[in-house]
Amino acid sequence: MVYDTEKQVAIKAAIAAAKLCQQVRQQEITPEAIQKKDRSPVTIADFGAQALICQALAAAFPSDPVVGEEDAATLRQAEMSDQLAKVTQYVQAIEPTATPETVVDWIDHGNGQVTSRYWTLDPIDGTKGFLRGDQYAVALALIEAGDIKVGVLACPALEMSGQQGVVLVAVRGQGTELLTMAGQPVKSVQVASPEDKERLRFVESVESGHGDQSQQSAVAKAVGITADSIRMDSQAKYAAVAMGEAGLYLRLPSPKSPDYREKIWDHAAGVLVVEEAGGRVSDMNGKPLNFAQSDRMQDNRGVVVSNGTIHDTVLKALAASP
Ligand SMILES: Nc1ncnc2c1ncn2[C@@H]1O[C@H](COP(=O)(O)OS(=O)(=O)O)[C@@H](OP(=O)(O)O)[C@H]1O
Ligand SMILES: [Mg+2]
Ligand SMILES: [Mg+2]
Ligand SMILES: [Mg+2]
Repeated sequence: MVYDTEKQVAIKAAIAAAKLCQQVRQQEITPEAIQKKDRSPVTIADFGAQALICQALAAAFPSDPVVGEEDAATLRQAEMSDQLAKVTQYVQAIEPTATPETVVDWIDHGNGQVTSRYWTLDPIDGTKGFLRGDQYAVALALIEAGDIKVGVLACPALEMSGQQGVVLVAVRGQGTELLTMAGQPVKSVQVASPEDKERLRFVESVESGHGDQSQQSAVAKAVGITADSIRMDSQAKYAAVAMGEAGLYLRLPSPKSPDYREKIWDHAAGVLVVEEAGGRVSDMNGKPLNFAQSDRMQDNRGVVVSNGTIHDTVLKALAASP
């Protein structure tokens, strides 16, 4: 099958990173939140997960750039040596060759640029959820000529379809598969059908500043979804739509940050996993999300993720909403 090597390497790396995250959550009483320049949090688990995945990608596909969320500039500072030692210790438990020097170099392998073929990585999507003890995801995708070809979404804290921890894998044209946290295939997954009224619920962010919750609930009502939203951190929301547990995920521009542009690593893996499960993803104007340009989706506004059948109705309701 095409992209089989990429798929296998991506699954193995994402699962290793997800295990590291679980170990940090078990062993640290409260994982320390380090503040980034934009005042958002990052933890030793984000750094460790990015190190492991970048190391695996660099070994298997040395000429592929990786566009990752994190970089090691802060960790390289002398006053961060305790944190770097901790990151190294967690990485070593999975990759015994790790040293503080290789760990920062592996993390910075994720400083690549968007080009004709690249990987994009969110080592922990939903860091706030991770810190709160809620949902988070490890998200990895391969993009060629702007088209997502492989996507892996590991959600260690998600309980769905009888699974404790959900790993979804999609290859363009080959469907979406559910795996256990040990990497064992369980079944292929599909979005909810329009008759399945009970599952046509909608999901949105926990953080109110990441969307427009009043417009989101108005649009959901306008398309006949009467139940309250399910609020969930991270791309676990894409997993809920792909597995048919929700019919709609709305992420409309927040009035608090109207100039915010969505980042490619917050969406790439989730988009393919939903599309290959039969769903649809676009921005709020119906435009496809642009993964060909840069790490920010400059020309897209908002994100609409659905089971497909309700997509046009949602876009119409959005166009009509003030
Ligand atoms: N203003 C604004 N608007 C939209 N999105 C933003 C904004 N600020 C941050 N972010 C990104 O949100 C990512 C977290 O995703 P979610 O919103 O789905 O989860 S959460 O409920 O807020 O935790 C989060 O990803 P991580 O940093 O990987 O956690 C950010 O990239
Ligand atoms: Mg993210
Ligand atoms: Mg992140
Ligand atoms: Mg972040």
